Amino acid sequence: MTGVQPVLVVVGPPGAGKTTVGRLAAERLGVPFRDVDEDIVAATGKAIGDIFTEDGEPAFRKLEEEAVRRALVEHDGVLALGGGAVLAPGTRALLADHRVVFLNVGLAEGARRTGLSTARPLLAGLNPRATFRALLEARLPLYREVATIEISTDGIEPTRVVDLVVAELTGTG
Ligand SMILES: Nc1ncnc2c1ncn2[C@@H]1O[C@H](COP(=O)(O)OP(=O)(O)OP(=O)(O)O)[C@@H](O)[C@H]1O
Ligand SMILES: O=C(O)C1=C[C@@H](O)[C@@H](O)[C@H](O)C1
Ligand SMILES: [Mg+2]
Repeated sequence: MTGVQPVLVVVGPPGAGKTTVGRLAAERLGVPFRDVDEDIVAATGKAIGDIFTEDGEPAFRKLEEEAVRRALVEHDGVLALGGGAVLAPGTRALLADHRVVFLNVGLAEGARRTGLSTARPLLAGLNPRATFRALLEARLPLYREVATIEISTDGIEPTRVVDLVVAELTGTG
């Protein structure tokens, strides 16, 4: 592989805390933070919800795979992926040989954390809780397939989740 490598890649469902915990972990480790969702918005000039409605989810997943490919060779800090990035087999393959933390969250707390936000197109339907349940069930094996570390975040404050991440990284966990 050419280029640099992220110290850590963060995956997990919406509301798991990839952005919040990822940013804090980067600060703690003294490395930069990058979020692939933000890369996609910057590269396309479009909001993620608009890409879903105007171009469809398959087009978004292709853009996402390319954005992950690029970030993995450009970024040497903490890299947060989008919640559904693991759905694409190509994206999962890109994660082999990287240190990947899966931030897990259960249905009740995940639904509470994602709330009524309209920023998440896949949870914007009539029954976001049922959608969230189906999403967790379908994706759990995929997060586990790519992860080298799994941390359950239910009832754990973001700074404490960072403690657990750092302990795993430094082998003191
Ligand atoms: N461990 C935690 N405990 C309590 N609240 C949390 C925790 N982690 C994140 N949150 C809160 O949950 C919300 C979602 O967090 P965040 O945006 O970091 O999730 P995400 O995994 O990046 O989601 P997305 O896939 O939509 O980008 C935020 O309001 C954040 O403050
Ligand atoms: O869970 C998902 O499929 C998504 C999560 C977000 O991070 C964004 O990547 C987008 O809203 C899709
Ligand atoms: Mg996020």
